[in-house]
Amino acid sequence: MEAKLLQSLHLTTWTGSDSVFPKPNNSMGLSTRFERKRRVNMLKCNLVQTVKPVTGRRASGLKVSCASQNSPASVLESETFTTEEDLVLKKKSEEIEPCLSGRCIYLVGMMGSGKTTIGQILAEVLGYSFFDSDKLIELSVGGTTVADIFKLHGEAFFRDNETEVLHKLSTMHRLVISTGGGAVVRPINWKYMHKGISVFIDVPLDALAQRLTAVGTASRPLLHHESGDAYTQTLKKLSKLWEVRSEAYSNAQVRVSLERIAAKLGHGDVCCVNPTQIAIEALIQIEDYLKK
Ligand SMILES: Nc1ncnc2c1ncn2[C@@H]1O[C@H](COP(=O)(O)OP(=O)(O)O)[C@@H](O)[C@H]1O
Ligand SMILES: O=C(O)C1=C[C@@H](OP(=O)(O)O)[C@@H](O)[C@H](O)C1
Repeated sequence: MEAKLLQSLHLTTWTGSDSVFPKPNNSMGLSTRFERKRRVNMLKCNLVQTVKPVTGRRASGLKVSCASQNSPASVLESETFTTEEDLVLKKKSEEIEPCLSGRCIYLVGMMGSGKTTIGQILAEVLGYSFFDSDKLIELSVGGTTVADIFKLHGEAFFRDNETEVLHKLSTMHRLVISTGGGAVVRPINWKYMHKGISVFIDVPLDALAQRLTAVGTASRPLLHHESGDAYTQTLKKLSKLWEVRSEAYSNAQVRVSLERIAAKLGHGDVCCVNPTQIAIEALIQIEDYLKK
């Protein structure tokens, strides 16, 4: 399926996701399943010409500790994981997967909201393939980075390619797609995304600014700033984008609010909510939507 998509995008590069799901050391069932999927991905990988992975994301455990405002987003690189949460996630995904009938899941949300991080986890547990639309755009423009596409060709050119990628993806099944933060602004993109289930990851702007300041904004041209305090500048730019886009995000069929998850879990701060917890909430909300 991936090969077909890449061919249709005139790409020969494998872009399947690296596994990011924690490997529980006390659960043979999970390890076996993920190991099998990893092997299948490697097999597929041999069917197309491998150039590079879609992201540099690691394959081992994900856990966010209750980080202070200034902790870098790299706290995600911790080796620990919560087996109980992994099992809840697995159970939920097994319940929901048949109800999806192969429909794709489109993750939408502001830059840094965790679409890629959560998307990889959801793809892994659902047995779906993961695609990052930005990576597909980069590949379709000969491997040029998003930042360079903006610089060399301008935003309109990037958006045209984004629409084309979403169009192609809309003909596929069993994919989790991390869309770019601005994909929601073009109504035509919704026509494509509504072929599947769209999920808005709603993260407060100050938490986003915190994360994006920690990882740097070089790869996100719309957040580029020459001078001033990085956090303040990033928050300012995010706020401007939010003013224009907030309404468009509400087109998503499902909303996953980090504030709501934090409240449910009794955390005072959304920074305490880890990607597994967000993935579980996404599945719960998708289930509710499917019941309607
Ligand atoms: N729940 C979370 N808590 C803290 N940091 C996170 C969380 N989810 C993602 N991140 C971090 O935020 C940054 C942006 O995440 P990413 O998944 O790339 O977002 P997007 O794809 O929406 O732009 C990354 O550095 C990632 O590690
Ligand atoms: O919000 C936006 O307009 C953009 C978000 C980026 O994707 P992420 O949301 O994955 O950072 C990328 O598509 C591009 O830099 C533009």
